[in-house]
Amino acid sequence: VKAPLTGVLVALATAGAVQAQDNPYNLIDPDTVSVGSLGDAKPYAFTTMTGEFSGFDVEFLRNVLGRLGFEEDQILFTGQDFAALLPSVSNGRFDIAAAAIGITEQREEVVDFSDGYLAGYLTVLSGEDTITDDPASLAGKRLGVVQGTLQEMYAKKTFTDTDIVQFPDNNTGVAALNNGTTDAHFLDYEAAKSYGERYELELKVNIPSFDAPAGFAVKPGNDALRNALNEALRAAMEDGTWRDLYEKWFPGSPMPKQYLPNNG
Ligand SMILES: NC(=O)CC[C@H](NC[C@@]1(O)OC[C@@H](O)[C@@H](O)[C@@H]1O)C(=O)O
Repeated sequence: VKAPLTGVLVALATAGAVQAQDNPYNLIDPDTVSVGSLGDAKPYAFTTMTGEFSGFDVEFLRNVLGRLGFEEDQILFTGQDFAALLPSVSNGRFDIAAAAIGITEQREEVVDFSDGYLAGYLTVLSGEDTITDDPASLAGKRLGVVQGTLQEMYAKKTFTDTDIVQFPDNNTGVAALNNGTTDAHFLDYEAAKSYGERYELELKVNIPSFDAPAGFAVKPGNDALRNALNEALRAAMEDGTWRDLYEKWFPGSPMPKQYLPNNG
């Protein structure tokens, strides 16, 4: 009687171990990494003419996940409005969210974050000469922000004499800027540069956001994935991959030292 029972127990235990082996990062689907991102935040995260996701954050995450053994065709990117990204990770719609998402204590109540991998500026973009590099020139103006972003929080706290207009994404915000519905749009520096070149708009005010570097968002408590991402992103910084991707996607921009080999 004893032998068969033991045999069954051993089989179950082994099966259990194999199961854990199959999905060491607690992914929704063991063979796929499901990533929430943005389609309109070029050059951080955007979709190309052929619908491919690309950009610094996208390629950096692909490199990091490659170091964990995932092939590119195992990584599935889906675009969502920025405000939906963290709730979607928290409720198990995505394994990861990656889109220049600044790490803040408030957001860490909803998701866990990897270590930071990008620190830069929040930028006011406008085509109006009455808006200058002095934030006071925004008084009485209509300033567009994307819902849920640090720009929204900063503007509401700081630009108190300004009409803050909320948009679901940058595309609708910049369209409103171009059709005169707003006077300026508040977004990330590199995206402002990209939209600025495309629509002849100027970067008026650059506000450092180094206290909220971008991180990869994962489901609260998924330490196996978070720790693996941290180890791999540190390796990508140490071997110069981060630096090469930064130079590819942000040519000419000042480079934060903390992400370079031997910290710069
Ligand atoms: N993709 C978006 O629209 C994100 C907007 C905004 N990004 C801020 C930020 O993470 O952008 C990348 C770096 O410049 C960070 O320092 C910065 O906090 C946010 O996290 O709210």
